[in-house]
Amino acid sequence: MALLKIFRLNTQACLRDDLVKASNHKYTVSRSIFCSSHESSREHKVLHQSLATVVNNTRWNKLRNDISRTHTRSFVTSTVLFRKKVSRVKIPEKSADDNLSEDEILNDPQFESLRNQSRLQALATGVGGQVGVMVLQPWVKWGPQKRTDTSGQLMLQEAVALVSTLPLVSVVTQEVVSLQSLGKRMVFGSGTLERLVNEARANKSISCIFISLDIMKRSQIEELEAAFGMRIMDRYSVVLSIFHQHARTKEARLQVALAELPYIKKRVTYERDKLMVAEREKRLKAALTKLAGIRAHVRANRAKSSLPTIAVVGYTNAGKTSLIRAITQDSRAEGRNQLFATLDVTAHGCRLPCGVEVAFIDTVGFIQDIPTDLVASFKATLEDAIFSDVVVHVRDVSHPDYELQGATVSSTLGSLPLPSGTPVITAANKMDLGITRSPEQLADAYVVSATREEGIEDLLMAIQNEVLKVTGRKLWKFTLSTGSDQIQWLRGATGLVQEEIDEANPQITHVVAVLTDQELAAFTKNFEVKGKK
Ligand SMILES: Nc1nc2c(ncn2[C@@H]2O[C@H](COP(=O)(O)OP(=O)(O)OP(=O)(O)O)[C@@H](O)[C@H]2O)c(=O)[nH]1
Ligand SMILES: [Mg+2]
Repeated sequence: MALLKIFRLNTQACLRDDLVKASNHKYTVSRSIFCSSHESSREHKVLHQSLATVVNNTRWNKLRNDISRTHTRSFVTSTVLFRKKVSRVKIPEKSADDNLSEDEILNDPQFESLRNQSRLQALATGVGGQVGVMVLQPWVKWGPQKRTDTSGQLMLQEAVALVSTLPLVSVVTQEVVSLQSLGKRMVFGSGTLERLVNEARANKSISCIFISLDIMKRSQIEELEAAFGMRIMDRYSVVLSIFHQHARTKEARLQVALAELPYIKKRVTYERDKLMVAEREKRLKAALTKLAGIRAHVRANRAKSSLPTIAVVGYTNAGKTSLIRAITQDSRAEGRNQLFATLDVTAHGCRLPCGVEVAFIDTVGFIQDIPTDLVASFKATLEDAIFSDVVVHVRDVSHPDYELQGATVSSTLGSLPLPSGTPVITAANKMDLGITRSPEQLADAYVVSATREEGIEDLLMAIQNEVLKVTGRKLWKFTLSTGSDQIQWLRGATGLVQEEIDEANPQITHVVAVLTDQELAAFTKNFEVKGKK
């Protein structure tokens, strides 16, 4: 006769059912335990059903020790032990909730509790009122892990700017903390940690510690939270909180929801929670694919209407949105002194000096030291944006980290399937704040100020040249009869760059037109006129 131990994870009633089932099958139940109570869901039910199973006696002894501690602990242990025994939990392939709307997926109340456990939302929404933060920038002083491309102070400044972007967050203290190496269990050496803990605890305004490392292990966070007695955040969680705050469109919200999953995944231990995360990932990806389908359609239409597009990319806060505003005068493009102010890809139309209509595409900014998972969730829209005729890379020329920021953007762009041969024009922005680079270093860049609208004309001419080149258009000069059909036709085709009635002979007009080879062929065939390039 097999001995049966039953563990129940949802309700006492279910445990009772298990006992009845076991006795029907003539099992001797040596122990039954009700571990924790949870809302039932489809995944939960499947998992819970599978968890009532047989465990041999040696395991049971070990398990009993663990169970005598806390419920949570016993739950984790039992899940681990059971995993080998339980046949793989299968979630039914199809169910009614596969037809959930995007809003229903986003506002899944069951997932909300997992997010709350990871406490991602709290900083974004300022739950609990004002949050005073101690910002710590770990910095390896020497050895192979020492970074030579930036300085501890600059990294600290960025970390402060990052966390200050969140509403209701104020930076109380900030410090570059020297380390001997990265990868320590508690990040800092014991003496340093003790000093920091004392400082944080002594200051009543501090309620959160932001350690500016890309992503920390769950165990590190737990131990540090225990040491400080306060909440610990890493760069991933801060950036995610900002994303939450700034996501406006459904697509951006879905992407942010996807971006938080790797983070939550690292922080859950229960099998059923992991399943919930996997299920959500599937749903979000499906919803995004559906939207991507719509976007592909829009992109195809854009291509058909032959509206040239210019993607504006760059490090966060470099001035992408401000530059688009300066060029297009579109008041919808409003720069803000916040990191990741723009999360949605938006298009802003304008006419180039030659009269050709184009769309400038604003994009999400890049930043160093965040896990690729975060950027990856935005790849779909970024890919769409950079599938453009020309890319303008906006860089902050007043920033001491000009090189590093540029390299971060280039490497992220490198990981995207930028069609080969797409021209990239560099706009070195914020020149009014002072130029940190030598003229040689800026030889290939157009130095501008978006807010003062300086240098914009030269940049625009460069953009125009590339747009004309890429789209196979050329400027043509014609001398035509004033008010003639030819002029009408040219106006209708792509727009005339210039129309000048001859001063000596008002019967004739000198025009400059932008034409593709096909348009030129059609024009010359219709009207038998010859133009000059
Ligand atoms: N002094 C000065 N400030 C600028 C210039 N261009 C932009 N800024 C400021 O820089 C900040 C960021 O500008 P945005 O245009 O929002 O930058 P962005 O690159 O779109 O930023 P994200 O969307 O957050 O990635 C704003 O406060 C702008 O006013 C400039 O040429 N000179
Ligand atoms: Mg922007």
